[in-house]
Amino acid sequence: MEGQAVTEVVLLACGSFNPITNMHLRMFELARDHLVDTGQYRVVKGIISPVGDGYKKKGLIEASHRLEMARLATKDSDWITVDAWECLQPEWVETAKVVRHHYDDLLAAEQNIDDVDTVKYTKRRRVEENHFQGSSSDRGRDSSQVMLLCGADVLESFGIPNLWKQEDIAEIVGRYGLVCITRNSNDPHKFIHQSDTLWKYRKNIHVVREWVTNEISATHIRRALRRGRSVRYLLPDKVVRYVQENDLYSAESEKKNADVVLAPFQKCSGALSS
Ligand SMILES: Nc1ncnc2c1ncn2[C@@H]1O[C@H](COP(=O)(O)OP(=O)(O)OP(=O)(O)O)[C@@H](O)[C@H]1O
Ligand SMILES: O=C(O)c1ccc[n+]([C@@H]2O[C@H](COP(=O)([O-])O)[C@@H](O)[C@H]2O)c1
Repeated sequence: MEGQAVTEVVLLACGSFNPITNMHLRMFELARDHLVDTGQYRVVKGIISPVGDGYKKKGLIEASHRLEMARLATKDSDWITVDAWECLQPEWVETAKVVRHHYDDLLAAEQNIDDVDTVKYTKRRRVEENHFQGSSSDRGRDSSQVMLLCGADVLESFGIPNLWKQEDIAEIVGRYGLVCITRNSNDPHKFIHQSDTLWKYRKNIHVVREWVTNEISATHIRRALRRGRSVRYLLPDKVVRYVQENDLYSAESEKKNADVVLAPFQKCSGALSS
């Protein structure tokens, strides 16, 4: 690996985080270890982006609470942060747009650093665009990039008819890249093999094996909470305290959005969580 340029990576996780769990935080650690092991990447930042209330998933509590819990969960981390941009939008925002937003932020920050070096900025844009159109095998290794971080269930949801736009999937994996953590029985490799788009961009998809198989999900946690059961050690202590103080997650809150006529992107997630 000697002499090889190392790409700086920002990991972006999008989801409901209803509530944020220890597994959400662990995903970042697993992804960082994996990318660093390749010798090609240095992970400089992790971003948690809770979905907005416009997502209208059943049982989705207010973004302000989900945001605050994510902030409390990451308070002691020196690299994982929370970003409110997505959940402050008045309407639900497609994930490809969220990734684009954070990529543009990153470019703008870099541009501020090398303000005078406009040649570098323009050249980089060109490399990125050429790569996405399939005319280059190198996406500009000396520049930073944003990768979407998700569990295997999200990768598999790419295959649900009418859920994701095909061009969004191509943009996420082709232009940016994806780190996918295995989850339960999902087999990301098989799924990548079966999808022409994912296969085409397979070099941009990093599958990370979680050897400590677990069934931690926000759904299980909400269920335990509305039954008055302890969720300690499944959530950061600060989050457990916040849930208790604000009396979150009851039978009532689980009915939220239950009567909403769902758009295609909500049908799948609503069904999966019931
Ligand atoms: N145990 C887990 N293993 C791997 N990935 C996970 C796990 N739990 C959550 N994730 C991933 O974290 C991201 C955000 O997840 P999300 O907020 O939807 O949590 P969730 O536990 O799947 O929620 P819910 O149970 O409400 O559907 C998604 O990419 C999801 O795949
Ligand atoms: O961009 C899309 O088309 C799209 C379709 C379905 C789901 N998503 C995103 O995927 C995430 C799924 O979260 P969840 O809690 O429903 O598993 C959430 O961030 C959604 O905005 C995104």
